[in-house]
Amino acid sequence: MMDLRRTMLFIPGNNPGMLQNGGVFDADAVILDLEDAVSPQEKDAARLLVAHALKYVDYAGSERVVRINPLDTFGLEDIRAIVPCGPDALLVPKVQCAADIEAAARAVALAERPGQKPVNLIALIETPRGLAEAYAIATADRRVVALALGAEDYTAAIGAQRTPEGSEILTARTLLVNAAAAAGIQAIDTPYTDANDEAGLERDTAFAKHLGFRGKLTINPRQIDIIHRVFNPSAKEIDWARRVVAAIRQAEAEGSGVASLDGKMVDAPIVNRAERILQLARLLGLREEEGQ
Ligand SMILES: CC(C)(COP(=O)(O)OP(=O)(O)OC[C@H]1O[C@@H](n2cnc3c(N)ncnc32)[C@H](O)[C@@H]1OP(=O)(O)O)[C@@H](O)C(=O)NCCC(=O)NCCSC(=O)C[C@@](O)(CC(=O)O)C(=O)O
Ligand SMILES: [Mg+2]
Repeated sequence: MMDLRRTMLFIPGNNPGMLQNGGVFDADAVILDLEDAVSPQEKDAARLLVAHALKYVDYAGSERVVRINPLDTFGLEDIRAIVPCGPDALLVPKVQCAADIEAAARAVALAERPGQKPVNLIALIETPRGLAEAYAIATADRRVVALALGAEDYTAAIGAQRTPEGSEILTARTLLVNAAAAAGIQAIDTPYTDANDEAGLERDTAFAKHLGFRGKLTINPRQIDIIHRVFNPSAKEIDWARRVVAAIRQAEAEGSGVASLDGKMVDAPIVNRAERILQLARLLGLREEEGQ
């Protein structure tokens, strides 16, 4: 079963109003944030608010993720307080190497209550070393279900200028997608930080999908529909996928592993791509005529 993480909405952990309303936006995941959205003097209060939200707020089917602090600051305290409240996953920021994930996984195992659903980990790759070690991080523990890219911290660390078109993060994006794919887990793209630039968000998300990302970190509820629309298979994609599957079935019936569709070769990798599109469409309840 494919896990949907098209949108992962950051909600500042020190904002009771936003925490309370975070379930109404239909994000695939919410990320209750204890790290950069929260100043050091507010960390304790935010931890209590997030623990309370996990217990009492209905996030309406959104995966409930908590971004903890790095393990060398408040991260272990966060794990001890948050894990027993039953989040689905923790987003671990500034992960540098496999040992960081191993330490987080050990602390999570100690904090889980007996019988609790295992808490997954998502590694936020946002340092030069973290990017260099992305595959080792992705395979460090079975709890790791995705790698996410944090391009603001990353570009600051390498001394690059951020641009709307993102040429400065192309290498980081493709390395991260490759590491996640090699480990058989999802790649989630960096947030688009201008909440008012809808055209820019759409362009950036389409490019991320083109590169192989399965979803995007999200900072504002107004970004959700746009990102979903981009990641949802279009009617054209669903139609193409159906025709690919039909063509290969017919070829197989005739004893061949290769088919031709509109003059183009259809073989195993093309069929895999088509099957992924159809699986996603089924998961989203989309029929051909409904894809956008
Ligand atoms: C961006 C903005 C200020 C815009 O404000 P605006 O005022 O224009 O928002 P409006 O659209 O007008 O809000 C309309 C209504 O929606 C409510 N509402 C808004 N946002 C909501 C939300 N997120 N969750 C629930 N509710 C929300 C709002 O309360 C209002 O509700 P109401 O009053 O009832 O009508 C605001 O969205 C916001 O604070 N976002 C979260 C920012 C954040 O968490 N950043 C840290 C995480 S990223 C990060 O860390 C990445 C990285 O790791 C990457 C790297 O490293 O590269 C790093 O380090 O950078
Ligand atoms: Mg960051």
